[in-house]
Amino acid sequence: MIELTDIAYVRSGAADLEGAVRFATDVVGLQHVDGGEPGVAHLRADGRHHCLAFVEGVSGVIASAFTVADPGALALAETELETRGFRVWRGSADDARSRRVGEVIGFDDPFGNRIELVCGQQTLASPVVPGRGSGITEFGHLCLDAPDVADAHRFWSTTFNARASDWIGDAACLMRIDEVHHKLAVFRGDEPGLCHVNFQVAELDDVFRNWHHLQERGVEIEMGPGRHPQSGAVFLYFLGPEGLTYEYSYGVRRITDEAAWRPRYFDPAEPGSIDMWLGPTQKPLTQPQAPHPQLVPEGIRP
Ligand SMILES: O=C/C=C/C(C(=O)O)=C(/O)C(=O)O
Ligand SMILES: [Fe+2]
Repeated sequence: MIELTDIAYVRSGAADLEGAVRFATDVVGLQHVDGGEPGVAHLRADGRHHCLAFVEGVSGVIASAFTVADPGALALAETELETRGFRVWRGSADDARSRRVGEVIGFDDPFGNRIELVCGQQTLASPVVPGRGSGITEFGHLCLDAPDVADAHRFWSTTFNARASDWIGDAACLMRIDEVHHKLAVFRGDEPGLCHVNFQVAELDDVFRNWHHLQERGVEIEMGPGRHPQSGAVFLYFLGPEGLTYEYSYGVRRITDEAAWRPRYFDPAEPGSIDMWLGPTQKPLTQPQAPHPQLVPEGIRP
C-alpha cells in the first residue's frame, strides 16, 4: 500500500500558453510564478511552488500528481507499482526541476490517466500574490474520469491509502487521503481525462463575487452556484481555455473522526443529489479535459 500525503499539481498542455496563463491569473486568481523555463508556466494557489503547470504544445492533461513522504517512500512506491505490473517512468533531474520536486515517477492508472508521484515538492516562503482577489486559499482537489467508478475505487483504495468518503451511485466516488472530505474524485466517463481542478476560497461571498466576475468576463459557467450534499461545499464550475474546467468551492467537510465515518450512497437520479439547490446543469461531470495525445494510454494494466 502506497501512502499518498497530498495532491501536488496538475500538468497540462497548452496550445496558447499566454492565453492559459492570462485566464489562470486574471480570471481564476492564481499567481504566475516565473520560473524562467521557456514554454512552461507555473501557477500558484498556496504554499506549494505551484499546483498547476502549463506546458506549451498540444492541449490536454499531461499528469495529475500526488506527494509521498520522502525519497524512501517514492522508491518503495516504484517497486510496489512494478510488482503490481505497472510500467513506471522515473523522471530525470530536469523533469524533477521543471516540477519543482525532489524526485518524480509516473505511470498510467488502469483507466489511462497519467499519474505522477513526487517527493520534496517545493514550498515557497513568500506570501501568495494572487492574480486577482478571488479569495483562493488552497488547491482543493482534482477529479479524474474512469469508465467504472467501483473499479477505480478498488484501484485507488488497494494500491493507495485513498478511502471512499461518499458515492454518487455508479457515477462518482469521492475519496480522501487526509481529513479533507475528498482530494481525489473519480467520475464515470468513457475515456480517461481530467474532470476539473478545484480551488477552495476563503468565504461564501467569494463564490458569489467570483460568479459575477466570471459572468461579466463572459466565462462559461458550467454549473452553480450550488451546494454539494456530499462535502457540503458551495461550488461554482466554469470552463477555462484548453478545455480545463475549474471549480471554486467553499466549506468542504473535514472528516475528523476517521473511525466513525461511513461513506454514503447518493442516488444520481435524485434531484439534488449533486446540487442541493437544484441547479440546472451537470456539464462538468460529462466533459473532461482529454489526455494529451502523446500520452494516450498504451494499455498498461496490472
Ligand atoms: O457531483 C458531486 C460532486 C461533489 C463534490 C463535493 O461534494 O464537493 C465535488 O467537489 C466534486 O467532486 O466536484
Ligand atoms: Fe469538485
